Amino acid sequence: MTHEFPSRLRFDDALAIVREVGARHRLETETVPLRHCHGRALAADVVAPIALPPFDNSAMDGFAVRHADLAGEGVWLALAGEQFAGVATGQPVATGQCLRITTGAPMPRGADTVVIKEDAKVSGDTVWIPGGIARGAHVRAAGEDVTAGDTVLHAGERLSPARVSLAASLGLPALTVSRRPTVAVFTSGDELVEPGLPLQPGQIHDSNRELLMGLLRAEGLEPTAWPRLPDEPRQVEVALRDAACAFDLVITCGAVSAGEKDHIPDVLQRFGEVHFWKVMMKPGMPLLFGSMDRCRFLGLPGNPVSVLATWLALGRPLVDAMQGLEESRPSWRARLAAPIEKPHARREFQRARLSASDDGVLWADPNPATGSNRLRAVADSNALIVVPEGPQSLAAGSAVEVLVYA
Ligand SMILES: Nc1nc2c(c(=O)[nH]1)N[C@H]1C(S)=C(S)[C@@H](COP(=O)(O)OP(=O)(O)OC[C@H]3O[C@@H](n4cnc5c(N)ncnc54)[C@H](O)[C@@H]3O)O[C@H]1N2
Ligand code: MOO
Repeated sequence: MTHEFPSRLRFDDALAIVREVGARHRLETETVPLRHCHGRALAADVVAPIALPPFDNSAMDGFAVRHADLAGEGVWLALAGEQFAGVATGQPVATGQCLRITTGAPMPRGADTVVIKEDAKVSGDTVWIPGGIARGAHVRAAGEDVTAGDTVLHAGERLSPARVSLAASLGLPALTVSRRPTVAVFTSGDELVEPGLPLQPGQIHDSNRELLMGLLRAEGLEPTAWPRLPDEPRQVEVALRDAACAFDLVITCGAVSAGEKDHIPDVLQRFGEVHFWKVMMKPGMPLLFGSMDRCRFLGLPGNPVSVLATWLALGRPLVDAMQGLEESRPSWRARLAAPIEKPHARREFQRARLSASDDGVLWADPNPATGSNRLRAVADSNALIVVPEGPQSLAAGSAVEVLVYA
């Protein structure tokens, strides 16, 4: 194979290419009802059409009073009626009066303070209000949270439940978001057998499919698993070309390294375009990235830990860029619970268990398993420690970047 694409590139260079290609293939936007917005990329700023709260209202159940009526020791006020949440009656509070009020009810004209029920004493048509009540107590002011005209959400942000709920409170029934990428998932290899079927000598169960499907679903995507690819070049070619004209993203795992049966880079080069092949990372070195027909193409290495590391470190930035997500994901740093020695030049991703100590320090305890086939160590861990390029000798207690995955 001729190599007119970058190979063995630095991780940061690979990340830059992934982001650039993803952004160049931004998915179109659509305006969809709120319930379909969760987890998606907002594509247009949201300007508040109304204030929040929309009107002054009571924060507690009790009595709406005029603060000027209150006296040092306490005072009896005439109970003139009630203002419950839901309908503004328009009944004002005149001097010497109070109104019964509930949480969320509009403040009656004339009243500026709410006295909670537990502090007051009702006797017939009068209410005893103790002294020492602050002016404005338990009143939620119109616009204290949001002023009409505020830009409350920004294009490029991820729509968390709280953000969708904020849009709902502003009365917006729908938001403009990026379409989510459609994803086809392939596993490949003659040695792979469906879980549930017995293993013949030389076979293993396909575990990457579940790993990938779960990782993709955790991003809110709805991947489609295709039948497993055999190590047969014609069948690989037909299946990948079929998927490439129907999906936004095709993800394969396995068959991207140097073996005689590693056909995928060849198919991508013949029928598409390779953006890069092989990244200076461990695990995940043979990672292949390209475009074919209408899809972006990620060829993940077959080892399960390589699948995890390449997806977290480069796959997620790709789907973020395709959706125009500009808000960076939360980044975490932790202290090493044990030293790490790394002699090689590649950026390394090491499995670790994160836990917070009582004094508020986040610790990353590296798992001693190193083989990129060792899935149990992935299941026992919840994060990948990012060990920077070049030989590293990191003492226990050193601060490191971690990618949290569980
Ligand atoms: N001579 C070289 N050999 C290898 C190199 C290299 O550069 N030169 N790279 C090594 C590295 S690093 C990795 S990672 C693997 C990646 O190889 P492939 O992506 O081509 O993957 P396969 O050979 O198909 O599989 C690797 C490994 O993973 C197992 N596998 C594959 N798919 C699944 C699945 N769906 N579920 C569970 N396990 C799976 C497969 O049986 C192999 O054991 O290559 C090294 N070799
Ligand atoms: O890079 Mo391979 O992915 O080390 O296992």
